[in-house]
Amino acid sequence: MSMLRMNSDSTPLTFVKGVGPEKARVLEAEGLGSVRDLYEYFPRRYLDRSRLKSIGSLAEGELVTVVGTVSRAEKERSSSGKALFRVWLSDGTGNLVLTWFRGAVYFSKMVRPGDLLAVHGKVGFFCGHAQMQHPDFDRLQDASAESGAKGVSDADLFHTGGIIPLYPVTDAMKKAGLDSRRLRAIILRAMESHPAFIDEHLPDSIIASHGLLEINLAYRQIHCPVSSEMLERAVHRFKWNELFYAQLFFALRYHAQKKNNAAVRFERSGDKTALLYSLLPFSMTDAQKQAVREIYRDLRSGSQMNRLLQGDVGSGKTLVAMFSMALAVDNGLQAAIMAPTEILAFQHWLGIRKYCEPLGLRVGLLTGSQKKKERDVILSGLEDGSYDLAVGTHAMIEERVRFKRLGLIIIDEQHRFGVLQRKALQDKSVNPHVLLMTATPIPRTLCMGAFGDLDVTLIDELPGGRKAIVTRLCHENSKPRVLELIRKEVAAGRQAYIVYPLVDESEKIDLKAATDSYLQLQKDLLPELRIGLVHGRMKPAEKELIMDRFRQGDVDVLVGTTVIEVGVDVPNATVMVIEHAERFGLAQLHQLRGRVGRGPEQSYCYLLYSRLGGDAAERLRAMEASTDGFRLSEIDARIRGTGNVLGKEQSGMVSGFSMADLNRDSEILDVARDAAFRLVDDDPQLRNPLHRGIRNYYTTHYHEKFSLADIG
Ligand SMILES: Nc1ncnc2c1ncn2[C@@H]1O[C@H](COP(=O)(O)OP(=O)(O)OP(=O)(O)O)[C@@H](O)[C@H]1O
Repeated sequence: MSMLRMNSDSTPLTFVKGVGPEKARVLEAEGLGSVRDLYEYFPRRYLDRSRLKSIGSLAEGELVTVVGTVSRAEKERSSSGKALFRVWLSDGTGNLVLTWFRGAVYFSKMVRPGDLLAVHGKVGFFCGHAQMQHPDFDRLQDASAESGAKGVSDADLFHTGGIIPLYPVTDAMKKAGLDSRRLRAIILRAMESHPAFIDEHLPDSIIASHGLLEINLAYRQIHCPVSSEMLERAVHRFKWNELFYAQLFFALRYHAQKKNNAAVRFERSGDKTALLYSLLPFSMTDAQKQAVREIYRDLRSGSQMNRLLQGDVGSGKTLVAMFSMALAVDNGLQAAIMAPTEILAFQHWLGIRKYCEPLGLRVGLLTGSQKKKERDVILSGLEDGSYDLAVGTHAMIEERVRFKRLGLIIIDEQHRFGVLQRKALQDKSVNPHVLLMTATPIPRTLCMGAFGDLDVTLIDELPGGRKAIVTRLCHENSKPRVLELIRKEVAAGRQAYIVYPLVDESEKIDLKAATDSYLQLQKDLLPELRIGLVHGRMKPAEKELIMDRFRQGDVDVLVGTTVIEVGVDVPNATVMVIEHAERFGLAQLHQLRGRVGRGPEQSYCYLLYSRLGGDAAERLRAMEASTDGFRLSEIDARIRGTGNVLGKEQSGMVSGFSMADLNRDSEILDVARDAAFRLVDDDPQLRNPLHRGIRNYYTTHYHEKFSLADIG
């Protein structure tokens, strides 16, 4: 839990009254070797005794804390024969019955008659008796303890009222008699003997304008809150700290990037962009136009673009990417777009060729599986400049791929590439402009937390004329009805996908499920339809062939694994059936569903499940209730945690927080980000003496990630 590592000297624990050498040794072994460590050992939670009630005064439905002694504790059996554990708690004003239906055996070992418990929960009444089920509880005094805990008086425990911190206690601490109460006493003494111990690092101006608690007061209120309001302010101060410094890191990087990375100005808007615009068979959405405007502004600015283009599935990001590439060519430069899979790269290549070849542009495809001869032609074309655009997979970052004058790189599904892969592509030229694209919407706060140094463009509008996809959750027994709908849609000239989960392409059992289903559909279930199968273990050429047949309309139903998840764009497909939908993550489900609803026809998504429980039910219901990718990714972040939603590599900054939570603290994030960027606008190298505290703090904590020297 230790959160803020301070850089001044540490005072050993033996300077704290009540900590002898033995306890000091145990604490040190647990990472609490100094007074500073104690300051930073934050409570796990709090017991709000300011709302403490006596048992005699309890009312139905209220959420309260009650302190009492265990008079009876018994394991019983319910009428259905299940073990349950019942405890009678008395405080002189009445009895409260506590019941545990789950974990009866575990709890029966923890609670004994004579224990003094503080319990927190919702009050119910049964046959006139006050009850609580599965209460939170803390043992304030153990029945087996010798007469009270040494060094802490009862007065300290029960009569002060207020909010009581509960500290995390390890087994070793417990063995040495260092329970939560004891720690509390030690920490309080440490704070009393070493007040104003931590140097305030934020200037008065920030403290005052943001109404923050001074740092020592914040520590004091975290450990010994005088009221819930003060505790809230202390928590707010520490959240503010975390978010402010993380955003300061981004602000410094952002400024350094703008200052140091001069890039070619794309000054000319020439024929290619104009022609592309005139060739479009539809009109662009306002959001697409705005995105193109923002990107063009960067490309003309003279400093390197570093922009993240976010949009929901099917929002038309590729078109925006194409306009960026056309501007590069108008300015005599080449552009490259890298995608994570061959299917996606191939599809981009088809799409980009469709619009860009009529403009006279030559578009080369580079993938790992292509034939050497074909590849050599493209390699030399990119090197001598006869090819204008390159589309490919990570095969594009290989050493022998060279460009004559690469001015813009676009990375699709950027989170599927590592930092080094992105950099390798970037290194093929001097400061090329960079456009990152993501098809999985990232909630706003998470985006700021993880990509705070990027400019972000949002396409928050789908092309007009699209109907909302009808999503239904069905038990797998209803599959015949779903197949009937597929029949009807195919009869009307449309196509369908049936997707099987495949977490890992090497899982043969899953693969078998997809293959078996394909055979069964072909032979028995939909014998009159043309069924295709695609999965990750096929050779790229085989995959391409079948995808191509589906695209051409020569296959009615494509059975596949998640290789069709991202980017596949066949607007004529109107049915997506996801088998074992409970096994997919929310982002993946949304991506899969996004393969339909891409044309003007009504589309359907059927989520088939075999068993629904826990998070899976929540995920699938969320899918049924919403088609908004941003909303779904917020729900996903809440269910799985922000780090999981961003992926390992991108969650570095976000996972460092111990107090702030990007799902909940968006207001603080906005304000702290604004303060950090304003500070760096005024004082880009933090040289103002008033910012010395911030500079020191930053250097101690963030130096390794981005040194102030890099700002130069
Ligand atoms: N303004 C528009 N009006 C109508 N159709 C459009 C428009 N913009 C793009 N499209 C079409 O919408 C489909 C989706 O576009 P695109 O593939 O660029 O989406 P995307 O944002 O990359 O989606 P995904 O992330 O799901 O692959 C394509 O068939 C494209 O031709």
